[in-house]
Amino acid sequence: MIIKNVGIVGAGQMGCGIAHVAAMAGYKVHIYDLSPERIEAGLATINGNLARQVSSGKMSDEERKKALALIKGSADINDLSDADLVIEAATEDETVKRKIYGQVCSVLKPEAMLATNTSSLSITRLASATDRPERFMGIHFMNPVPVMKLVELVRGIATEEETFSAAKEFVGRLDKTITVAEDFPAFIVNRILLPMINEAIYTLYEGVGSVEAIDTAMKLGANHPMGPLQLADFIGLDTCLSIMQVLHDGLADSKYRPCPLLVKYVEAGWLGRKSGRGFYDYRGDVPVPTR
Ligand SMILES: CC(=O)CC(=O)SCCNC(=O)CCNC(=O)[C@H](O)C(C)(C)COP(=O)(O)OP(=O)(O)OC[C@H]1O[C@@H](n2cnc3c(N)ncnc32)[C@H](O)[C@@H]1OP(=O)(O)O
Ligand SMILES: NC(=O)C1=CN([C@@H]2O[C@H](COP(=O)(O)OP(=O)(O)OC[C@H]3O[C@@H](n4cnc5c(N)ncnc54)[C@H](OP(=O)(O)O)[C@@H]3O)[C@@H](O)[C@H]2O)C=CC1
Repeated sequence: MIIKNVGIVGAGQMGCGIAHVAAMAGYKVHIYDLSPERIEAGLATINGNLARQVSSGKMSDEERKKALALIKGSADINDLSDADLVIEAATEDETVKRKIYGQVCSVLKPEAMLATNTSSLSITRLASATDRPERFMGIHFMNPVPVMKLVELVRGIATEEETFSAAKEFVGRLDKTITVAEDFPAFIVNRILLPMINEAIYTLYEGVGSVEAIDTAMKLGANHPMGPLQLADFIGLDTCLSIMQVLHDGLADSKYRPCPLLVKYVEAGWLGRKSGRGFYDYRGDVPVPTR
C-alpha cells in the first residue's frame, strides 16, 4: 500500500500537529473539519509552530514554505476522496467518531486506509463502524506532535498485516519511534499517565495541596517537564475525563473513578488551555491558578 495523500479529520491541536509532521515528511495533507474558522486557526498554528522551528535552527525557511504548501484544508468532506490514508483526530467521543466514519467511508477510495488517533477507545469497536475494519487501526500520536517522539500503534481484531505494515512505514517516515499496544482501554501511555493526572486532581480536591504546590511538587520532586495539572490543561480536560471514563467503564475498577472536580471543570466548560481556563486561567499575560 503506497501512501502519498494523507487526510486528517479534526483541525484541533492533534489534527494540526499530525498535519505538520506529515507535511514535513513530504506527504500531501488535507485537513477536514466542520468549521472553516477552526481550519483557518489551525493552519495559522501550524505556520507559527513551523516558524518557531525555523527560528531555533531546526529547519530552513525554504523547508517551512515547502511544508506549508503541502497542507490544504476545507469543511467539505468530499475533499478527502484522494486520500490514501485518513487519520481521524476529532473529539474523544465515540458517537462523534462513529458518525464521522460513516461520512468518511462514503467518500474514501475502497483501497484507502482509515486510522484513529483516539486516546482510549476500543479500536475493534470503532472499526465496526467503518466499511473497512481490515484497513482500520489506531495510530496514536502524543501532544505536542512535532516534539514528542512516540507513536503507539494499535491493531483491532480485524486489522490486516498489510495495513499495519503501511502504518509502520508511514510513522517511520515521520521519524517517530513506535510502540505497539494491544487493544485495551487507553493502551499503554494513557493507562499509566491518566490515573496519575486523575490522582493529582484528587490531591487538589481533598485539599492536600494547591494547584501550584501540586505542579511544583511533581516538576521538582519527580522531574516531570510539566506539573500534572498543567499537563491536564494542555491535553484538554474534556479529553482527560473521556479517557478516565473509558478506563472506568472498560476495566470496571473503582480505582479509575474520574475525580468529581474534573467532572465539574468540564461541566463548567473549563477545558484547559484550548478554552482559556482550566486549572489555570490563561486569559491574562501569565497563567494564574484557579484554586
Ligand atoms: C492524551 C494522550 O492521548 C497522549 C498524550 O499526548 S499525553 C501528553 C504527552 N505530552 C507530554 O507529556 C508533554 C510534557 N511536556 C513537555 O514535554 C514539555 O513541557 C514541552 C515539550 C511541551 C515544552 O517544552 P519546554 O522546554 O517547556 O518548552 P519550550 O522550550 O518552549 O519548547 C521545547 C520545544 O518544543 C516546541 N513546542 C512546545 N510546545 C509546542 C506545541 N504546542 N506545538 C509544537 N511545538 C511545541 C518548541 O517550539 C520548542 O522547539 P524548539 O526546540 O525547536 O525551539
Ligand atoms: N489532546 C491530547 O493531548 C491528545 C489527544 N488525542 C486524541 O486526539 C483526538 C483529538 O484531540 P484534540 O486535538 O486534543 O481535540 P481538540 O478538541 O483540540 O480538536 C478536536 C477537533 O475535532 C473537531 N470535530 C468535532 N466533531 C467533528 C466532526 N464531526 N467532524 C470533523 N471535525 C470534528 C472539533 O471541532 P469543534 O471544536 O468545532 O467541535 C475540533 O476542531 C481525540 O481523539 C483525542 O483523544 C491523542 C493524543 C493526545
